[in-house]
Amino acid sequence: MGITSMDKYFIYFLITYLVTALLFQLFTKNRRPRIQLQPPPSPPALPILGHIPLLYSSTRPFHKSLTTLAFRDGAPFMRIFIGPFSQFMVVSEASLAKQLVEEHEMSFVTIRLKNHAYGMSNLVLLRSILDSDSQVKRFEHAREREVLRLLEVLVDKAEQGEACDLGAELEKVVNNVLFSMIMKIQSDSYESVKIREFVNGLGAEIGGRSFVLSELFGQFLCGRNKLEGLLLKFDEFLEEIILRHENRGSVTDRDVVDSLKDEEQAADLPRNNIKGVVLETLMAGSGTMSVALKWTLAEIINHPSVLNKLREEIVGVVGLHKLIQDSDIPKLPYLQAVVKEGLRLHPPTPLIMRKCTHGCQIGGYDVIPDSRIIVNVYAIMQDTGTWKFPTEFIPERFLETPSTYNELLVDAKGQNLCYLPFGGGSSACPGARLAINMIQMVIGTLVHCFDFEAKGGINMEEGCLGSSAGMAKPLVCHPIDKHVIKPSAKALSSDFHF
Ligand code: HEM
Repeated sequence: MGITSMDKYFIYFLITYLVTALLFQLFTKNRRPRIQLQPPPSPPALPILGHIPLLYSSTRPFHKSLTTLAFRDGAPFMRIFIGPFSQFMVVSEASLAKQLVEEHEMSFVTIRLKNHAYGMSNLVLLRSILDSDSQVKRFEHAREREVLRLLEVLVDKAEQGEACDLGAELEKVVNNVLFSMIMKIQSDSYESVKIREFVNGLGAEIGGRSFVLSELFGQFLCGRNKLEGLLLKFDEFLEEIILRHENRGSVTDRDVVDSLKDEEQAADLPRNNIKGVVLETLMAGSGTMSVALKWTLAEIINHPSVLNKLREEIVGVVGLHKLIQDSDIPKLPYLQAVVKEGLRLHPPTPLIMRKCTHGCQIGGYDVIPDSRIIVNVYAIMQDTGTWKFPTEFIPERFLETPSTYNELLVDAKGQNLCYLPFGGGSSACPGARLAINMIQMVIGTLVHCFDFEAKGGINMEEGCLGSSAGMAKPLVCHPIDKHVIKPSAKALSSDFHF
């Protein structure tokens, strides 16, 4: 078989890459810094390849390989090398994360998704909008409607005795709620299909590739043209949505775009700022919530004792003649504990990325400007120093009194950085309140209304591409209706006007 021009191109690329890497290593090795700095230690690595053999795997997610390396070498703060040009400092201990996220907060910035098309989006503004009571209220109505739709699908499947791809249904619920809350797009409309395609496409381009390979080959692998094409289409779509908002005058049921438009007028915000915020919210909220819902439900199905205990609590408080309401949540501590434990064991964002802007010291080691830092959220929530049996799903750990865990946990936004599924400090997730509410209500309602049968249990294999932490296999099971009285989704939709 002859060598094609594509093969030749790749061979030239590889030779150039290796020669440059060798020269780079020789050059940087012989340069001594004028001031002797002390960087964090680095586990033994190979020349040129660095830690790739320890971190790259086609069967193991990147955050797990990083965790194994940190725990194996007892290195809560370490430097890793991915090839000759790329290095990160990795924090895997709560006390160090606290120094980084709180004490030296001003020395670091978040590394954002590749959202350069709109420049830096105004996240202070987004925070004030998402974390407001009116948004939670709006979210509640859209959430109720979509959860009722999901129940109708499951009742139907239960009556037919059919299996249900619960994972796909949960993704639909999350997306429909987000699209409605952000820009009032109706479920199953043409626009909702379009935007779902866009969010999935962008998610695959940005987050669906091997972290190690993306670092190594950057733009060669990242399909820059495809990314730009997607962003361009999204831009046209958003322009239409914003124009429609401008033309419809004042309304009572306001969405995130309405709030952003007000700010645009009051503070003379550039139009790109609105688009940037919308893009960031869609990308940050969509995958994370559905991943959290799927893992938590899968754990519950695989732990029938947890399911029974949870249902007992819900039936005791809510009964069998109505569904859970927001006001019931404070009376359901076990439900809260189950959701916390799901997020601890399967954090949807297992790695948080920061870049150092001003040199500082973390854990006695020097961090110089431009260093890239990974806070390994997954490792911190698996630390045996804090968590007993950290790999087990044990919601009860959050109910122990007096409990170290409860002290740790007062605020899920990471006030105490042993538990930080939503990050910490002033950069913590602005959607945390909405997300916790959504997960509690969906999980509570499903467990209240159904049993779930999955032959051989749910497969808990983790997908290993990118830096997210999704399930590798679909979450498929047979729902069995427990005949709790459910209102119809249509009845709720009729008093909800777009
Ligand atoms: C279970 C669901 C979710 C999880 C686990 C999660 C987790 C996170 C984490 C770890 C961060 C980074 C925090 C940091 O850098 O310290 C983040 C940022 C962010 N999240 Fe979430 N999130 C979730 C849901 C949502 C939702 C529903 C929304 C919006 C409706 C949202 C919007 C955002 C935005 C806009 C940022 C960027 C904030 C910034 O860079 O300042 N998230 N999220």
